[in-house]
Amino acid sequence: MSGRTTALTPPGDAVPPVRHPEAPAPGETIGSHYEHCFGCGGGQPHGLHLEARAGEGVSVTAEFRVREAHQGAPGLAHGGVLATALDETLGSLGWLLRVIAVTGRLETDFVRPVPVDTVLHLQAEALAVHGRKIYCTATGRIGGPDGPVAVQADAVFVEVKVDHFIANGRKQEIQAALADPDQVKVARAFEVNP
Ligand SMILES: CCCCCCCCCCCCCCCC(=O)SCCNC(=O)CCNC(=O)[C@H](O)C(C)(C)COP(=O)(O)OP(=O)(O)OC[C@H]1O[C@@H](n2cnc3c(N)ncnc32)[C@H](O)[C@@H]1OP(=O)(O)O
Repeated sequence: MSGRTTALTPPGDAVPPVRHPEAPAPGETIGSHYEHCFGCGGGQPHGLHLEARAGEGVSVTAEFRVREAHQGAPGLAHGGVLATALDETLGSLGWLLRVIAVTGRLETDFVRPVPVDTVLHLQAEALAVHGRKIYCTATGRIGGPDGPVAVQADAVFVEVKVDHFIANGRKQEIQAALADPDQVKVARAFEVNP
């Protein structure tokens, strides 16, 4: 046993999340963090191509249309793909907090099946921060932004520095990312702008 706490409930001394003063304004689109990201990158033909928008406070919204390439059972979205959509939407919250954070724990409830061609209306919100941990929650609704919940997730994201990716990513992609001034500028700005 490591002694590490992986509970999804924030500890008593957690603090409310604070929207960064330079966060995108409510309604503004949050760009992709990486061209080849399966969740948000434009360079992945079968990716989800999520385009998140900043909401009020520390929240985001996004839409995802389920494609044939996303099936698990005939005509239905694969659960892992739906979890990815929630994960990606939750990951966008880092842009409002202006931190780079990765998923530590993601607990997903699959409430309703989601047919191919359905638009999943996603909403994510940061609830609390404790040290490097960000406690957050997300829903995916069908039939409209106020429609019934089809999937729901609670998560803990953990703040990391750019070095997390440099130390762990495959060399060829890291080198390409480091050679892209826009990619480096965005990532480093998050580090020096607490
Ligand atoms: C050049 C490149 C440019 C890059 C440009 C930027 C790219 C911007 C990318 C954004 C991407 C988003 C995309 C979507 C979201 C993903 O899909 S992210 C990918 C999936 N996630 C991962 O790969 C994470 C893998 N896990 C890890 O690397 C490590 O376990 C972690 C999560 C970083 C934690 O390790 P660590 O840094 O050693 O932290 P550690 O000291 O163990 O724990 C710190 C705290 O977090 C808590 N914690 C740790 N793990 C967990 C857990 N699983 N559950 C709950 N709490 C936990 C600990 O209990 C501890 O709490 P306290 O003791 O402080 O109270």
